[in-house]
Amino acid sequence: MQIFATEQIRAWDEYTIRHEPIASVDLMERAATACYDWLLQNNYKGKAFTIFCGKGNNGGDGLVIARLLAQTNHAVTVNILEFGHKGTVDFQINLARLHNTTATIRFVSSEETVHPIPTGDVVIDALLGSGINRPADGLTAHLIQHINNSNNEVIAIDIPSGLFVDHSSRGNIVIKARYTLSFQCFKPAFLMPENAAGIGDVHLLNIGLLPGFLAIQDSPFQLVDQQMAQQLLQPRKPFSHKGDYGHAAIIAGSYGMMGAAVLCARACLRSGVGKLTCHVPAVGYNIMQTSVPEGMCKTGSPGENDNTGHATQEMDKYDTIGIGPGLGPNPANVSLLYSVFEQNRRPMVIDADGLNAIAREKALLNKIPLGSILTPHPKEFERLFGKTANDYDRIQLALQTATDNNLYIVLKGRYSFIASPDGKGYFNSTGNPGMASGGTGDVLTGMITGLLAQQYSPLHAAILGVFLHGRAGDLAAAYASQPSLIASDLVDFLGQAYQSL
Ligand SMILES: NC(=O)C1=CN([C@@H]2O[C@H](COP(=O)(O)OP(=O)(O)OC[C@H]3O[C@@H](n4cnc5c(N)ncnc54)[C@H](O)[C@@H]3O)[C@@H](O)[C@H]2O)[C@H](O)CC1
Ligand SMILES: [K+]
Repeated sequence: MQIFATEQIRAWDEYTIRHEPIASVDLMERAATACYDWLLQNNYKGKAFTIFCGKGNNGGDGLVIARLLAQTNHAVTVNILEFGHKGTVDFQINLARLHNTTATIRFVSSEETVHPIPTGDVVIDALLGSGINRPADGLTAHLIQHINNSNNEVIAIDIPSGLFVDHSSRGNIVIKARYTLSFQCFKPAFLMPENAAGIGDVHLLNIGLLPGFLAIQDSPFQLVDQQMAQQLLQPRKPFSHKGDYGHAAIIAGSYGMMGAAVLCARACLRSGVGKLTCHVPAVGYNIMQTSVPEGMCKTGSPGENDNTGHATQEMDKYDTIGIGPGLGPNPANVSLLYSVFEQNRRPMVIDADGLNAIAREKALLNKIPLGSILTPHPKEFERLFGKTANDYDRIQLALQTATDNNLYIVLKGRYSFIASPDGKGYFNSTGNPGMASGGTGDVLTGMITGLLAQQYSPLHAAILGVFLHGRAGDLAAAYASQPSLIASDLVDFLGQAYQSL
């Protein structure tokens, strides 16, 4: 599913108005009715509402919602932010219609005319939507502050007022919504952690924008959804054998962090790889052979760095390598990476302390095999590529870095972001906060390594890997709750995640 910027959404509106065809005021009616229906379906029937409207079409949505609520015997008070102009045509049409209902209508033209919000009223925020063209200030900012300071529950229409869709709103005053009811598709703003307090839980409402538009409008950002993941999944051939599914290696583990290697190895096997060899330090040999009997095991020669070394002979025989989980801050990791990069030029997966070694020895960056997949969390990303002022800039930096170095960057988070060297970006749609638990990153590294070894392209391995990883997390959370979710659950539910495709 495409993720559109404001102008593209506006173009989608226009396309629908022209080709359905439908009058813009009727499209507004359809959008606002979808919001009204959501309210009734989510236990807001019978509540009292205080609705704040600007004079653009976001405000128009608010007026339609007010009318539909008033016509079904709800107590409704509408506060219209008065700027002296009449407002958009569709706003005016709906203001006239609202006058024929029981709704109380007030115009707010100064801070003195702002009324307290009755306790228990549900607040509908329809002040500003996607048409915002400057940070909220003056009376608009005062009203937003007034709403945020109340203890009332706030439901934002389309976009929390004051929030920009396509770039950072850091430092601006923004509505803090419990729910955001938005139309048709995700907006970039909904995928940025910095906006979490403003957007609350986002519910996308289908308002019947014509799908034909999708065929003519490209977007730099896509949402990784069920449909995309299903299309990528390669079915297994009946007469196949383990050789058909690749031979992966993982280079992982250190004293006290062998669990990361075990999780990575189990996830790699569960992802469907044909064969796996685990390169671990001698201190972890028994642990690996006991915990992961399906994996072969190689250790560094005894005595080498006190048994903490990893074997690095014959690295070129593997279809792909995943390196990093549990390596620890060992200075020997730098020479380990140089050795591996020299021997195997196929795309590989680099995570955790593998990334931290590159952050320490930047010369390694241009030794990485082209097409490799880096899987940093935000802190690791910052160590590697520097601080950014906000989430939007971090996304752009990831895209630029991916392009400059011909790498794939999986920026892990609530909506993990995949930056591709061709400049396109993919936000994952699966997963939940229960996955914020030690070891889940090691599992992801194993999964992507396993998919890469099965000849998925680096992009498809990254996309399918993050989707299945999050899907396994959602299945695990449904079974054992988010707080109790642990990394091993992701491995255990990976099979069901595959079955869900
Ligand atoms: N397909 C859809 O998503 C549909 C969305 N709808 C709604 O339409 C709005 C967008 O309406 P628009 O008139 O373009 O702009 P807004 O109502 O968001 O903006 C109001 C108006 O306010 C002025 N303005 C901009 N920034 C500020 C500011 N910081 N302070 C004060 N005033 C400001 C500017 O002049 C704007 O024109 C969308 O969000 C949906 O709610 C349609 O209803 C149906 C289809
Ligand atoms: K709004």
